[in-house]
Amino acid sequence: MDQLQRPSGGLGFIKMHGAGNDFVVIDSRAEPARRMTPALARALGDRNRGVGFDQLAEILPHQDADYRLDFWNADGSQAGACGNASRCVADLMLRELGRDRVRFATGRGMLEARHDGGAVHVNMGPPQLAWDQIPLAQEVDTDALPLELTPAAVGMGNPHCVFFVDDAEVVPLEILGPRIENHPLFPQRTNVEFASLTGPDHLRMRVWERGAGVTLACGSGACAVAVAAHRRGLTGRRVVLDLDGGTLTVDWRDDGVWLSGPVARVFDGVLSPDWLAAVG
Ligand SMILES: N[C@H](CCC[C@H](N)C(=O)O)C(=O)O
Repeated sequence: MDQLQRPSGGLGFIKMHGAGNDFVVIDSRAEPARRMTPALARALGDRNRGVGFDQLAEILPHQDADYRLDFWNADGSQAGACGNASRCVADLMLRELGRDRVRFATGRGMLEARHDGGAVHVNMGPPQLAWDQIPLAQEVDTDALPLELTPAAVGMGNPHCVFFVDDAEVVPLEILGPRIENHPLFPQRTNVEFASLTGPDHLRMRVWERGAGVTLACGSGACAVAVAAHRRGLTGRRVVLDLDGGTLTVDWRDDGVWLSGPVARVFDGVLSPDWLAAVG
């Protein structure tokens, strides 16, 4: 039975999901010197060779916050924000610290998360609505981009391009997603959302994520859709969004855009030393 025991010297991780947006969480607080690399993120993100994820979230120590979070896409690129992974890690940390509020540092600055009942709420900060903050390649009206179907651009610490359509269900995401993601208007590429109004303050949305492709949900994307919908006068400031993997709620308040929804801890695992050595 020896060979079925846990290998020592491996790398522990936690697999989680938030509304179907799936993550590998690695806790590097005790070993900040051993940092994630693009090659390791790509290998881990490969659903055949590694574990598979939409994003990897690495927890690191931080002087002025409870922790710091870095986000990696499955293609090995880094993301400045990830709403659902922020909610998942906040759930772990709120439990570990026995608190009802945590502050954490991300690429876009300091964020805050809270618990209540089953849901985890994260304040994703104020939206970026200026063209050069998102960023776009040229000065244009961010609420009406010069592209077919006149989408809106919203930054949530990462870029989003939001299309409002009659029926998000029938949009060929796999074809349109990569075209928009790599359009020259977005110098850092973009996440792409298609949304339709299904009731008062209720939206259906589907997502193509930069660096990850079609995903079942995207928290920052839900925030971007809610902000764009309110700017267009389609909804109020608090909306419910149905995504492929679950339902998220977004509330655009004075202190920032609050994202709420379910989180799930799926399993804890250990990457074997042999696998780690093989992927370099
Ligand atoms: N799933 C994430 C967003 C990942 C964004 C990433 N694909 C990027 O490159 O910006 C979320 O819940 O906000």
